[in-house]
Amino acid sequence: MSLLTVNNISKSFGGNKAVNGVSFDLPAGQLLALLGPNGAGKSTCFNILNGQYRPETGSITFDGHDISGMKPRDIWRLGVGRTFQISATFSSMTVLENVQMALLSRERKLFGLWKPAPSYFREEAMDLLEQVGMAAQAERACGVLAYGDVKRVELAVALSNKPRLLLMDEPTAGMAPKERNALMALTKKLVLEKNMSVLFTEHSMDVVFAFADRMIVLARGQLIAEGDGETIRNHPKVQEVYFGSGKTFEKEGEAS
Ligand SMILES: Nc1ncnc2c1ncn2[C@@H]1O[C@H](COP(=O)(O)OP(=O)(O)OP(=O)(O)O)[C@@H](O)[C@H]1O
Repeated sequence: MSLLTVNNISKSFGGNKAVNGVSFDLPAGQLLALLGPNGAGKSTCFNILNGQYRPETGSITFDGHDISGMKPRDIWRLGVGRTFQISATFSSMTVLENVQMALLSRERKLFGLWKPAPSYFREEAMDLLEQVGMAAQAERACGVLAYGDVKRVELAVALSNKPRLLLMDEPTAGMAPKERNALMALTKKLVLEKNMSVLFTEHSMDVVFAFADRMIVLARGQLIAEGDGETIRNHPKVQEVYFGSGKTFEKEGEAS
């Protein structure tokens, strides 16, 4: 059974149909890539899924709950996490404190602490940092970390809410190819270990073809293709949309 079922969702801005009748499923334990050229409707889709926008048509079912039009915080509480393109960590706090803050927020304990914040959820935070390979850097300030390591901390922060579904907005933007692959390999490992699902947008086709189980492609708000790498690569509508955009669907080394 699908963890997420998106059925015919739409959202317009003025007369512009940013998302227009989009439907797809995401089973547990899968990484699904959401692709499409600039302005295709990917961010709008994400913003509908996490409750920032209410869909004008259709419905979204997550883990048996109809979440269409629910508030972002309530959707997050049901187990939909999100990572952002721009770093969402506090740079003056340590790696460990960032994760502890996230755990405190989950438990709604940010106010009225009766003992100093650093003593809360230390073990659980260290466990999360272990899972993302950042335990050794727990006491360093986030502001001094390498970019790829900040992304790992963000992943630990997102995992603190025990998400069943993680929405990742261009997780590897700004990363060198080696760092990208390491982050996505880690994400894939966590998806399998935790039986989570990930929906991610990504501009690097190498990352998509290497790590996504399945892909969906949007163009001008509509879903034009879905399937595995081979299907997407050879899909005439996808080729048409990407033709001349400077982005290609060849495997690395195949581009002429
Ligand atoms: N808040 C907004 N107000 C008005 N128009 C918007 C708004 N957000 C998005 N749009 C429009 O909706 C369409 C889809 O935009 P969206 O940001 O969802 O695309 P995208 O696929 O995420 O693009 P990119 O890859 O460039 O981030 C575009 O035409 C965009 O200009």
